[in-house]
Amino acid sequence: MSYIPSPTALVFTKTSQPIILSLEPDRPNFYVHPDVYLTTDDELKGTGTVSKADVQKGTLLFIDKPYSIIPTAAPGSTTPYSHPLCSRLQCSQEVDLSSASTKSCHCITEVVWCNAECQALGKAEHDFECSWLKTHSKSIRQEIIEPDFFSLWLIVRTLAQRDMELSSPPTSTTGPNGTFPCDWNVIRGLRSNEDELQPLKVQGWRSLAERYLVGEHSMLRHSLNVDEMLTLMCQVEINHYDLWTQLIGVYPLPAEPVERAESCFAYTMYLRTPFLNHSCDPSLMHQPDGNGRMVFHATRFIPAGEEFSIAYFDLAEPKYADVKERRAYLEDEFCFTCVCPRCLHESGEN
Ligand SMILES: C[S@@+](CC[C@H](N)C(=O)[O-])C[C@H]1O[C@@H](n2cnc3c(N)ncnc32)[C@H](O)[C@@H]1O
Repeated sequence: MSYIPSPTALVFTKTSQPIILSLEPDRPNFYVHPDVYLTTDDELKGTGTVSKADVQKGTLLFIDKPYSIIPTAAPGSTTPYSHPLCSRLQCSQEVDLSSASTKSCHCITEVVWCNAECQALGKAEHDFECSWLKTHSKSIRQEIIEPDFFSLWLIVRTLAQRDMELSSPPTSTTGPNGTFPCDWNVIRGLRSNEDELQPLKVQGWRSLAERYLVGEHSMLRHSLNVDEMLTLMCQVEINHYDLWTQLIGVYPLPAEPVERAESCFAYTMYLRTPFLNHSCDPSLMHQPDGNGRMVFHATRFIPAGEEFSIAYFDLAEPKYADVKERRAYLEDEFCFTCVCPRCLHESGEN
């Protein structure tokens, strides 16, 4: 069945109200605009996405459902999306912890479901991780900082999907316009930037992989050895998305400052949108919906042949007006030197 996107009103509001992300049960899990294709033409940036035809401002280009997602919101905080997300991947909506229908598991407090139906439907996914969480989460959380625990848990949930895929292989691994594969092999083919990562960081990850992710004591069902696990850890580090409630990628920035969330509420791996490269003058803006799907629209007119690009971080922070700050951030967090047209222009390199 083909999906015809309805015209979307794009609103840039300054609001002091919490942003409630829209729940859209009828929205498809994957959508790629028919004019989008993958290209490997750029030597520095690798694979990217380009349009065959002119794209008007506001056009819906991609919708991507998470392959894996974990909630990262601090329990008890009062910001929007401060409750955990439903542990059934297909649902992934914020769970109202005060509701009588909420279900939880004893492994860790973040594992909850909206109701008994979601718990039953998400059982196989959770069974993969439950013993791991019960056995290791406490010691991991004592040993390393919280964001690193969430990164490890995202890897475990990614392996859970791989495990489900192996036991029941998908009938088709290509997407709506044939060019976007959508299975575990996509993750294996992602860039890991292993050579660019700080050696100390990689050494620390190797030790975590040995102690918590590989071997029988890890309690995880998979066939990866330590080197393969380390590569996966780098791939997840480089390619995962932090989910924020706000729209990311609006540029030029609106004159009025826009309310920003203080922290992200989930870490996610997608299968198609990791192929969107970064630009500090992005052509797309993105925002998750209330079920964890990431939705991308054209932020301006995009002529045929131009690469689609997104902002990997929130350009609205004033310090990122400075090209040195932006490049330093991308080098630290994503291990690459930005060669987008704006950085090349502002650093006098073109
Ligand atoms: C999320 S991946 C994007 C897909 C990637 N091009 C690939 O072939 O797998 C991010 C990686 O793409 C490259 N990249 C993306 N945007 C870039 C940019 N503006 N400048 C230089 N490299 C970029 C970097 O290697 C970065 O680590």
